[in-house]
Amino acid sequence: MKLSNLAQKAGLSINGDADVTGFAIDNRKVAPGTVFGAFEGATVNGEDFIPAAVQAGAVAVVARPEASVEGAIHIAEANPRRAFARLAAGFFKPVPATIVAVTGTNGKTSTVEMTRQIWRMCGRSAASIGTLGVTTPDESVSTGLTTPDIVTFLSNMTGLAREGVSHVAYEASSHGLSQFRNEGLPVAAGAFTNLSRDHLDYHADMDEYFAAKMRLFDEVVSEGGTAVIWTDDPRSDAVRNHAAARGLRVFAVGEQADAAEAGIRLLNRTPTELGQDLLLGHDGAEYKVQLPLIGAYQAANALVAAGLVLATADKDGPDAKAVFDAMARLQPVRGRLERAAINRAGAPVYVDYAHTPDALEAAIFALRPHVSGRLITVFGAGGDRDTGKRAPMGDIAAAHSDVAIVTDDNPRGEDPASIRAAILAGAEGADNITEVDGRRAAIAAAIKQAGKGDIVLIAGKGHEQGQIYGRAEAMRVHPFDDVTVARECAA
Ligand SMILES: CC(=O)N[C@H]1[C@@H](OP(=O)(O)OP(=O)(O)OC[C@H]2O[C@@H](n3ccc(=O)[nH]c3=O)[C@H](O)[C@@H]2O)O[C@H](CO)[C@@H](O)[C@@H]1O[C@H](C)C(=O)N[C@@H](C)C(=O)N[C@H](CCC(=O)O)C(=O)O
Ligand SMILES: Nc1ncnc2c1ncn2[C@@H]1O[C@H](COP(=O)(O)OP(=O)(O)OP(=O)(O)O)[C@@H](O)[C@H]1O
Ligand SMILES: N[C@H](CCC[C@H](N)C(=O)O)C(=O)O
Ligand SMILES: [Mg+2]
Repeated sequence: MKLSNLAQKAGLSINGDADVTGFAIDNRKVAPGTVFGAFEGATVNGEDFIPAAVQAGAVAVVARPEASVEGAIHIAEANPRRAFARLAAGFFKPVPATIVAVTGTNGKTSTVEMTRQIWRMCGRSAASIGTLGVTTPDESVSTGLTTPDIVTFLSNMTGLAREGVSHVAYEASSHGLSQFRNEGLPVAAGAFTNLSRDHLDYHADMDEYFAAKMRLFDEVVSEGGTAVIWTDDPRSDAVRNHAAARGLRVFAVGEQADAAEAGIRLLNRTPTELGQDLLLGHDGAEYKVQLPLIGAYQAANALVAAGLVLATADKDGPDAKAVFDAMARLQPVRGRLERAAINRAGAPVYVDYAHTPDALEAAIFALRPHVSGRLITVFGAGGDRDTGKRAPMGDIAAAHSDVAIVTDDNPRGEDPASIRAAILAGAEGADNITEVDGRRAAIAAAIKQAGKGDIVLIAGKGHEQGQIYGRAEAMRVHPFDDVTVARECAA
């Protein structure tokens, strides 16, 4: 493919031309004919690798104007990540016909997975991309990050299209959005789930974090696309403003969805033993859905997923009835309120991925209606991540559980004992919170003390398969799966 054609499609001006064979953001992946993206990173400056990339055969380098490029075409852009994404998007073709993206602090993975399931049940060939990896009709492949780098992202999309996948829902994390890791594609709809504290090690404050997420509506969703907005969050109105400024159609979902506008209104929600009964209003009609999943948060995610499917439906459907029927057949999402075991006393043990204060509260509240005895919560907080969320997590766990056990969750480069201490500091004065060194010991202690009517919640790691210790070269991943450990301890 000619570089000049790609540049023209991306609205970039270049001097000279070349045949392009691929794209890379890591010089070690450059082959002859590659366009190299040289970005200033959090740990190193990609511009330092430009000579090595040219040596390896890069024909062009997208980099800031002040970077020095010799022996290849310099595509000089003040925001090289954005320019690189646009250029690369012209190269990776075809892409699936219907692409939607989900952002928000919590619920992205669940929502993209439920969107995929609903599409599939409605007869579409669908895939999802996010924290659980790439999930297609046939398999699930882990990518390591929620939003892979832009080259992996675009080539995954092309790979999916070639396999015949027509519908893709992907997770747009704030890191991914701020680093332009998932763009350049026609995105028919974007969804917002909620905003609460997380990642303030990376974003300066909540407003900057929110602004990073809003780029989804400001720039990534295609012109004329739809914003599917969960209405029951304090930031929902601000999201509407972003959508309105872009002229996007709004599809509102939630208790506060306005019956007069497009959307799904949650009229009533009643927890049942194994799920919840939902009464929904949509397009002048009412629908009853028996959702086979527990917890207000899972209802919210399922509704946003249904919203994405309805908002992108065409003349061939799927129609509302098909979508709501599919909701009633949703399968649980791996590691999200997953019932892992039942101990000898008959107490169920749930594994959940809550790793923010808001998520922990949502997981606890989801289980509360099902507890007749005590709710025993085991949790921790990740090392080398936002430290400010630790104390609020301790506070919430102690305030809303009967017994809270603080333990370890990916200590990474930090001392596990000091992470636990920071969590405990948030629950000062509470006498129902203790710490247990080592996650297996903590899970064992919780399961051992659970009696009939009690429920154990193991929060923070969900689907994760390892416990991470150390950072950089010293990083080690010890195999660890909450579900397996829970089963072993319950046996
Ligand atoms: C803070 C952060 O998000 N970092 C990500 C980011 O790194 P960076 O751009 O800062 O890269 P860097 O390591 O400083 O290197 C700068 C540039 O030099 C290049 N390089 C580097 C070394 C070399 O030898 N040659 C070379 O060319 C790199 O490819 C890069 O382009 O881009 C890299 C490539 O895409 C990511 O691997 C890396 O994720 C790190 C490992 C990470 O842990 N990220 C987490 C925090 C993250 O992004 N998580 C979110 C999930 C959040 C959520 O769901 O709540 C996610 O979306 O996955
Ligand atoms: N709509 C929601 N409201 C509040 N909490 C939620 C919601 N959805 C999920 N959660 C909580 O967040 C946890 C993670 O959910 P999920 O993996 O779907 O979110 P995510 O946004 O993809 O997270 P990550 O940022 O790690 O990628 C769940 O296990 C649950 O505890
Ligand atoms: N996407 C999140 C996952 C956190 C999961 C939790 N187990 C932890 O390690 O903190 C992050 O990278 O911050
Ligand atoms: Mg996720």
